[in-house]
Amino acid sequence: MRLDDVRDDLTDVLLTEEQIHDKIAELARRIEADYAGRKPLLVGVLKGAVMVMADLARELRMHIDMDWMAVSSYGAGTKSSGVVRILKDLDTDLSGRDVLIVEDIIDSGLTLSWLLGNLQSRGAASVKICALLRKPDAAKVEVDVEYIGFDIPNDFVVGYGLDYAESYRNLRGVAVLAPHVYE
Ligand SMILES: O=P(O)(O)OC[C@H]1O[C@H](OP(=O)(O)OP(=O)(O)O)[C@H](O)[C@@H]1O
Ligand code: HPA
Ligand SMILES: [Mg+2]
Repeated sequence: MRLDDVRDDLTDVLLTEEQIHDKIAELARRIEADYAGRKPLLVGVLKGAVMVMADLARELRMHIDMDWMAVSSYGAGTKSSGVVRILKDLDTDLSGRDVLIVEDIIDSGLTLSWLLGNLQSRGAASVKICALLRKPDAAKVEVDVEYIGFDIPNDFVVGYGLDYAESYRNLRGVAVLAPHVYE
């Protein structure tokens, strides 16, 4: 779906498809250099991270493994409940692995700070984070992120994996959702 297809539901367009593509290529070059000679395990956080994972994984010119976790703290609303639930766990044993968590967004930081602790406790050699978006003004906990795409304002955004009540994930860009949609 294109931004124009749902233009009335959106206020500001924050990122176009091209801007996202260029940033993912930039992050991929850094990841290739940093993990040279190793085979990192990319852990995608369902469902929001599917688009970032799909594009980043294909952009990387190196061998990787991929696995998925599903955690949820937002449900159908626009605010984090702060309670993180594992809906689907990894299939992979993390002992000795270099783990790179792939996320769409760091909002309050609650999901990732919890996930980082959870994965670190499983014996990985390293656990780092790659997130496309971050809202610095929404942080409730600070999370140490190695690879970040864009800092964005503290508004509820949709697109490129990010949903409102499960819609808009298939939007190619990222935009602020108009309040009339959820108020
Ligand atoms: O920094 P936080 O405030 O914790 O928010 C970020 C998390 O919230 C969203 O996931 P959500 O729980 O909505 O599940 P989803 O990926 O299936 O949409 C998003 O994909 C991140 O995982
Ligand atoms: O701004 C957001 N939009 C959609 N999902 C989210 N999950 C955390 N923050 C957001
Ligand atoms: Mg998510």
